[in-house]
Amino acid sequence: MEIFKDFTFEAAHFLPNVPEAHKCRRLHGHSYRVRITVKGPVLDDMGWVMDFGEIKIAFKPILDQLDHWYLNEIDGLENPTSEVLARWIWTRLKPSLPQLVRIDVSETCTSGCSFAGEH
Ligand SMILES: Nc1nc2c(c(=O)[nH]1)N=C([C@H](O)[C@H](O)COP(=O)(O)OP(=O)(O)OP(=O)(O)O)CN2
Ligand SMILES: [Zn+2]
Repeated sequence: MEIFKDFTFEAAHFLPNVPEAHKCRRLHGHSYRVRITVKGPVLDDMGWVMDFGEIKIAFKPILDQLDHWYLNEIDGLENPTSEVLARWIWTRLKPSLPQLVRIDVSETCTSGCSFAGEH
């Protein structure tokens, strides 16, 4: 079974590789939403796959690197598209959360991406 936990953070960014006239070339901010999904058997004794709190603990140090920061200044996020950000989070979270199967990143209410670890 899959379970998920949602997080939000605020951050500024711009996209350096789009044409000069593109609106995302200008510095702007988003209230990002990140959904972390893990998969595993429902443990008989606990009745859950994993404590949601474990996901929170695993993601906290990564979230702290993103919340209220200027994403373009972070190593690996020089071109901080949703896609690049989802892969960046995956790389850092997977070692401490092996049951991770998907990361969804939303920049706006209508735009986002879903990354399941493929390259
Ligand atoms: N594939 C991607 N396309 C775009 C990304 C991205 O990360 N991956 N990012 C942006 C910008 O960051 C932009 O801030 C968000 O894009 P957009 O959905 O166009 O934002 P709007 O709020 O203006 O959307 P509307 O629904 O059209 O109002 C651009 N593209
Ligand atoms: Zn943006």
